Order: sequence, then C-alpha cells, then structure tokens
Amino acid sequence: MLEAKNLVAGYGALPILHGLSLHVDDNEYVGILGHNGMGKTTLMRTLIGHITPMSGSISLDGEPITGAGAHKRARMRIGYVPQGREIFPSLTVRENLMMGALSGADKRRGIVEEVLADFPRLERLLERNGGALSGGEQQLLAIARCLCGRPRVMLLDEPTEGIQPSIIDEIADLLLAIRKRSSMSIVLVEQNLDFIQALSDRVLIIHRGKVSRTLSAKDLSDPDVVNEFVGMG
Ligand SMILES: Nc1ncnc2c1ncn2[C@@H]1O[C@H](COP(=O)(O)OP(=O)(O)OP(=O)(O)O)[C@@H](O)[C@H]1O
Repeated sequence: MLEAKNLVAGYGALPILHGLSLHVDDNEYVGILGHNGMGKTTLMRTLIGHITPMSGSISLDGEPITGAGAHKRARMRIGYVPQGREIFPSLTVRENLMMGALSGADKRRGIVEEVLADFPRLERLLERNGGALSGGEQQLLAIARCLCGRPRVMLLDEPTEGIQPSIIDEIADLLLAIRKRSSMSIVLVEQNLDFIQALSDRVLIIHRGKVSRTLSAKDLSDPDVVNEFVGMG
C-alpha cells in the first residue's frame, strides 16, 4: 500500500538514506531498528514529505506522492507522530485533537469523541493545556491527535522514548486493538525491543541508510541476532 523505492535523501547535498526501499501492506505493522544516527528519523520525515528525496520514489496504492507536501499526505491519510511529540503546548487537549481532525481527510463531526473512547486518560484532561501534561500523557495525545486524522498508515517515531512503563503498555494495547478492528498500517521506529517485538509483523534493520536485513518479531528474542544486527543487546 505504501511503497518507497531506492530513496536517496538527506540534508543539503549530504545523503543520509542511500537507496532505501520498503513497503507496508494494509493492516501491517512494520518496525524499524537501527543505531542512533542511521537515518530512521530522516526516513520518517521523507515518507511524510518534510524532506524531498534527491532520487527514488514514494507511492500510496500505486499513486506517486514523492513530491507531495505533508498537508497533502495528511489528506491522503498518512499520519505522523514525530519524535518528541510536538503537540501544541498552549492549546487544550480538546483543541489539540480538533487540530488533528482538521488536518485529516475525514471532517465528520464526532471523530474526536470516537477517538477519545480509546483514551480514557485523556478524557479526564480535556480542558488542560497540552504543555501541562506529563510526557506519557503528551505521547498519548500525539497519537490520539494523529488518529483524529483517520490515517490509513501511521508513522510513529520512538513513541516510548522517556515514557513511564504503564503508559508504554497502554500504547501497545491500544495499537494492537486498532489492528484487530481496522486496516490501518503502522511504520514504527523504536529502540525499545520489547515494544517493537510486541507490535511488529516484520522488523527492518537500517544500516548506513539502507535496509540491511529484515527480521521476524521472533528473531528479536535471540540475543545473538540482536547483537549482530542491532548492537543493542
Ligand atoms: N537537520 C539536519 N541537518 C543536517 N544533518 C542532520 C539533520 N538532522 C539529522 N541530521 C543527521 O542525519 C543523520 C541521521 O539522523 P536521523 O535523525 O535520521 O537518525 P536516527 O537514526 O533517527 O537517529 P536517532 O536514533 O538518534 O534519532 C545523523 O548523522 C544526523 O546528524
């Protein structure tokens, strides 16, 4: 459904991705692992349209979207939850969610309420400013805001970074429940091996700007594999 072919992308004249290809099917959750600085965030920013690749192509259902900006991609229902969350700190939780609904393709009334049904912790905080939430609550808000745009594919960049374990479990349970009842796909960049293993159908190892290997979630239980290909074990 989402397909990237031979992406070369980076900053200025310096490529960070060196011919990276990947595809994500409907309802598939694909994890991405790699050392710091290997280009995981650069990949996400290229997929969402913040970075225009120097060469290569990106398509959604066969339609080329390589040159389309982030707003068009949101309308095409590619959602992005960036590393560091980037919620609006001076807007309330409710207003943050309304912004997410506005940027998406589906402008139906009631979307915010539908999404909130999965986020009881946020329902209690609706009138609080985003900046006054804990890190974990902000992460939940960033995911909920993205879901308000009704994404077909959600790009999630290190959602567990700096988050308390109970909220990490909530996020994992929520994403697994969504997979059961919708066809949404996820591309998940993550350093937390337990989390990526719990959620991913396949895990791509990124090394020097390319996919160097594809692992099954089961492979991640093998410390030798993890040491060899990820160096995090
Ligand atoms: N705005 C920028 N301008 C120039 N170089 C950048 C910029 N952002 C990132 N880089 C460089 O691109 C390389 C890849 O960075 P990227 O953030 O994609 O890596 P990453 O795999 O996501 O790492 P991390 O796990 O640390 O977030 C790094 O060497 C980084 O210094």
